[in-house]
Amino acid sequence: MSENCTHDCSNCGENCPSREANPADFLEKPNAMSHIKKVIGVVSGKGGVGKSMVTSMLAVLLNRRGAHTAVLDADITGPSIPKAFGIHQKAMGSEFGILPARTKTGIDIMSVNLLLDDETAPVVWRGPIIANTVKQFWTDVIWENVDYLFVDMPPGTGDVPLTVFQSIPLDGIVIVTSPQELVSMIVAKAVNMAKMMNVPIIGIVENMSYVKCPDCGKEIKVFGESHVEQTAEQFGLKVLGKVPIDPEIAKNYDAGLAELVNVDCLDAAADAVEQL
Ligand SMILES: Nc1ncnc2c1ncn2[C@@H]1O[C@H](COP(=O)(O)OP(=O)(O)OP(=O)(O)O)[C@@H](O)[C@H]1O
Repeated sequence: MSENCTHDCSNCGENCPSREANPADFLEKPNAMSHIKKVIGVVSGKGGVGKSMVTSMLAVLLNRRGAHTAVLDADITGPSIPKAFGIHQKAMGSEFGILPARTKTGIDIMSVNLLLDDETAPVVWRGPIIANTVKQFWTDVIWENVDYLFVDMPPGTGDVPLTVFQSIPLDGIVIVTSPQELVSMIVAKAVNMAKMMNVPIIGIVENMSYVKCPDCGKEIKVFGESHVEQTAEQFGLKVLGKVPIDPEIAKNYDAGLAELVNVDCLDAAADAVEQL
């Protein structure tokens, strides 16, 4: 226990016995009108590795397979999910709770950008306020008949992601890395956090693994050889997929057309989520 313990674990990253005893104590109840079958967190050790892209594509892939999917954008300071789906309208509310926005193919979305007057305004809030906003996306939003709710977690393994881990009952997490990351260390942090919270790890997705030469089809390892297999083995995890750097992904995703992106390379990751 920290010398400065305030007995409020929701704002503390220390791994002390009182936290380990009851990780479930901090779980929040969803809105009374929500029905969610599985909740999957998507985490990364640092920003910019494509966590939001992988989150969106898993929701798209399972939606294409006939499931009702949803995305809770818990990346409050870097909310990119609405833009990926071309959503610019504001969230609506009723006396029973907040209604998520729905994409063209029927994926439900909640993000801080659906609440801000100006979606380009920076979110310069302190950690506890950010964490409370994420909690409200769980407690106040009506997630109606959702088969898979994907939570685009805040990047890193600090205070805010920890609170999200504690408040939302995740059925499993997918870890997203890129080859240039210090994969082993980053994965170790995510694995330890998941263990602390008793959340199963579904596996690892490596994004930006290689570029395919458009002329000869050769795979060029821009960031050097991948070490994701060794890292996965070290922690007893599965590699769920390797996503290439693909200008088509960037073009469609950044233009709000995530639902048109072709990512067969994530099929095994979608299978693993279905088998949860
Ligand atoms: N495999 C890929 N090929 C091409 N572009 C990609 C790929 N993956 C991600 N990108 C692009 O990289 C940018 C960052 O992706 P994304 O927003 O998913 O990262 P992130 O890890 O969620 O970042 P942050 O943590 O800052 O929110 C986006 O513009 C996206 O289109």
